[in-house]
Amino acid sequence: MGYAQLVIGPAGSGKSTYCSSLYDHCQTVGRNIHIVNLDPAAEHFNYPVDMDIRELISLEDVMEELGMGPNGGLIYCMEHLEDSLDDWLDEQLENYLDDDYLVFDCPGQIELFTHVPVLRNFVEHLKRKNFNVCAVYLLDSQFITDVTKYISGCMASLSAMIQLELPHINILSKMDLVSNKKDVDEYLDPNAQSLLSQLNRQMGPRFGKLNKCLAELVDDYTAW
Ligand SMILES: Nc1nc2c(ncn2[C@@H]2O[C@H](COP(=O)(O)OP(=O)(O)OP(=O)(O)O)[C@@H](O)[C@H]2O)c(=O)[nH]1
Repeated sequence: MGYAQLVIGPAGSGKSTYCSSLYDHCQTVGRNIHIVNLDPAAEHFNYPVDMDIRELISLEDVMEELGMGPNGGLIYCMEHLEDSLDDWLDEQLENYLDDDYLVFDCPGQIELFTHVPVLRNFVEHLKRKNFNVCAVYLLDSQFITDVTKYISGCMASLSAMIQLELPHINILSKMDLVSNKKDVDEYLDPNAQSLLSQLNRQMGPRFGKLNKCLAELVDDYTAW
């Protein structure tokens, strides 16, 4: 059996930095991992790239040849990857041994892991190839010092978890930039009542019922 992490999260949340730090850490402790670039628009890497979607298709070529914009072009590239699972991906996977560990650095377009089925089908394919896959979801800690951003971050992460149906871990990135760690503390293990009163302070009374449902959902979900 092979092992894989799918590193996902919003644009700029720190996915590539996480992959690079994980690679350095594994080098230090003498473990071998292989990092795969799944972002057809990526340009620079701080880690050695073992497998690269840009060998299959690049966003630049799609935009130039098909006249597409960056977002439509990215979806096109990912759908092309989906169509190439049985040939391109399988060919690439043949280079790896049974107990190899692959880390997939994914693009940051949120729709890829919330409602477009591409990554889900990608994961299903890996599973059929006998890979044990988990999802690592990065969220910029700078965005959770406010209750509404926190709820929105949790909802996006929850949506990815439901879409991918994988063992799922949430990681708060860029903690070094949070000057007052206490601002984040209360969100690490929040309770519904406290979230609800913060939400109600910021929003009009007509959102009361919705706020209650969201606060209870996030209380149930949180595993930061
Ligand atoms: N201070 C600090 N900066 C970080 C950290 N992680 C990432 N960054 C910075 O945040 C920016 C975005 O990081 P990336 O790792 O490229 O984020 P990404 O999620 O891969 O970005 P996309 O692939 O464009 O979605 C870069 O300028 C990083 O140097 C962190 O832990 N601390």
